[in-house]
Amino acid sequence: MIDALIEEVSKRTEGGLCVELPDGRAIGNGTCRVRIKDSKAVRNILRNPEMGFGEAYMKGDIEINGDLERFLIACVSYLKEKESDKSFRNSLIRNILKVLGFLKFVEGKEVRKHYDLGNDFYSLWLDSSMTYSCAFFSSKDQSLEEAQAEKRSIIYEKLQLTDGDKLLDIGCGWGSIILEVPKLYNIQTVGITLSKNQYEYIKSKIEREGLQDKVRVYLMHYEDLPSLGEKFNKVVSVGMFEHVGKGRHRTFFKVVDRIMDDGGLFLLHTIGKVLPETQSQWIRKYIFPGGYIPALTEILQATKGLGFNLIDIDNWRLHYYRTLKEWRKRFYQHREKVIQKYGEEFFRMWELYLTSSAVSFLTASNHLFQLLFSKGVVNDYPIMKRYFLPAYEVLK
Ligand SMILES: C[S@@+](CC[C@H](N)C(=O)[O-])C[C@H]1O[C@@H](n2cnc3c(N)ncnc32)[C@H](O)[C@@H]1O
Repeated sequence: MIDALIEEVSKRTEGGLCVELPDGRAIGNGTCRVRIKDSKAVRNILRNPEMGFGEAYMKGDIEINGDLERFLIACVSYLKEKESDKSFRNSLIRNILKVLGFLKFVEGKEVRKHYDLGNDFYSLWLDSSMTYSCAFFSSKDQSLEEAQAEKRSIIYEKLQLTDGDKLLDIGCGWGSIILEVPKLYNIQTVGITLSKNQYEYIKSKIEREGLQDKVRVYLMHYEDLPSLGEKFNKVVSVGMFEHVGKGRHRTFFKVVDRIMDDGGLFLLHTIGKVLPETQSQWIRKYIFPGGYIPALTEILQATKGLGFNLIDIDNWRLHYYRTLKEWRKRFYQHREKVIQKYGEEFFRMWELYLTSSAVSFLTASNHLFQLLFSKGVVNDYPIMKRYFLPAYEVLK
């Protein structure tokens, strides 16, 4: 049976595969060489190809002597055709937890597990603004720092930031937006995060930069936002919606609806699928427990009957491909440090996460949507984009 599976993936691999099995047998004579060292790995891959491969790769039971990205592109093409969606069962479990009132607690733990790995870890491979979301590249030689700054400036422009606005950032990360905006405009900003490390990092930056009167940060779940008793005319959420979870998107929009002023603008920046599709089980188990990549149709459906009016949509899919490649390049540069602190298995897990995510954007399994909504119908927004999407060459 493994022969048939290898043949399927090999057909889809540029240059073909040559797979060496634990019993010494070699299948295929392609240029991408794969060595499976453990027979248990073979059994697990046959049972569940995506999870079996991911776990074996992390443990070092599989070596790819060639290009991991090229191999994963072939795997995606194979899995797209074969895999069934298990997300329904998971969403059922989450909904039971929600009814029991445990969900916020579970979500907090899930989110902290990822973001509280250590600010030192993230600073090794994120840009200096510590932005952990898709950047916008407008030229080939742009640095990651510049591309992240350009992304932020596009967001400010879309939100039509003006002196006197009040801006909320839901899932503010290490605060790149809430800390920058008051330096550019006379605007008060508020950010929320579930990560203690991020919260403390922002707190100390607020003090160091003397921004106490302009910036506030809360360690808070988005569902608790109404308890602030405040309204905002500009709201942004970048790379957080992926944590909301299947069946919870409407709850999220209801909260945003409640805390927004009429006539305000809300920019939602999220990874998405065009239509509901298979989710990666390996990513959900090892990288983003509880995460769910929403489909565009699910996002829009979740706003039904609320006050949101869709103004604009962008898809920055290949910009995320390039962002992930930049992160991975930096991550590789710190290989020894990461292994020393977190171990070889952790390194391989993150290598696979960064590479498979890049491949997911390259192969259009995932997209990056920016949706701009007004609260109520607003007609005085610009109707021309200021940029043309750069060619694929820029984003490779
Ligand atoms: C991928 S990071 C993006 C951070 C930042 N927006 C950026 O672009 O760099 C996701 C952020 O969402 C936050 N988050 C996830 N679930 C949340 C929730 N239920 N309530 C509030 N924040 C949440 C995390 O703590 C983290 O700060």
